[in-house]
Amino acid sequence: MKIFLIGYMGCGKSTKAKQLAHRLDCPVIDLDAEIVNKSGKTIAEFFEAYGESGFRTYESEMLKTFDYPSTSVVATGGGLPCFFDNMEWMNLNGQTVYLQMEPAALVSRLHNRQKRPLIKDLDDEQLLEFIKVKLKERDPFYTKAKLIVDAFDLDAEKLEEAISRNS
Ligand SMILES: Nc1ncnc2c1ncn2[C@@H]1O[C@H](COP(=O)(O)OP(=O)(O)O)[C@@H](O)[C@H]1O
Ligand SMILES: O=C(O)C1=C[C@@H](OP(=O)(O)O)[C@@H](O)[C@H](O)C1
Ligand SMILES: [Mg+2]
Repeated sequence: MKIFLIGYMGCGKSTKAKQLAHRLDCPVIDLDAEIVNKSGKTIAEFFEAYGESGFRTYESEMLKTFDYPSTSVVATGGGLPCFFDNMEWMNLNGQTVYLQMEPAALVSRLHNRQKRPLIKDLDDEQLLEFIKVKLKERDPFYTKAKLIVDAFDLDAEKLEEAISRNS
């Protein structure tokens, strides 16, 4: 089974994917890291060179063409479910889990913004407003996930239990 972790920047997809894969003794794939590997550019450099629309095209292709091991945990980028038919594709091809978190909690997680081009120039107050607006747009996509978990204070053991109850 492939487990796709989705949710807003800072909710802990990359961190939790590693911990969950460790618990399940299976490989972890972070699609942002795969984009960096394949393109030879950081996410910030990719946005700079090709813009957000170039990134979204590349990201969707990476999602759909990656040669996933039969059991794996996949960390997606925060925007991935909200473009093309990516959300439907993940629902057809695996278990989707939305790591849900309030905007204020997300701000407190997003200290290092330079790696995240969409928010790199925002201070805390601007970031809170930006996240509130963006989450409204993105929530209709995220909530198509088969499983929604509260990501605040979530440990990998609780996440594993929630997924096994839901599978
Ligand atoms: N359970 C947690 N408690 C506190 N901070 C966390 C937790 N999980 C992740 N973080 C921190 O929050 C930030 C964002 O985590 P990350 O896994 O990169 O999120 P995402 O991939 O969803 O953007 C990182 O600095 C990470 O160290
Ligand atoms: O939310 C987004 O649009 C993005 C989230 C990032 O991934 P994380 O959610 O892992 O930070 C990364 O894919 C890119 O900076 C765009
Ligand atoms: Mg990540």
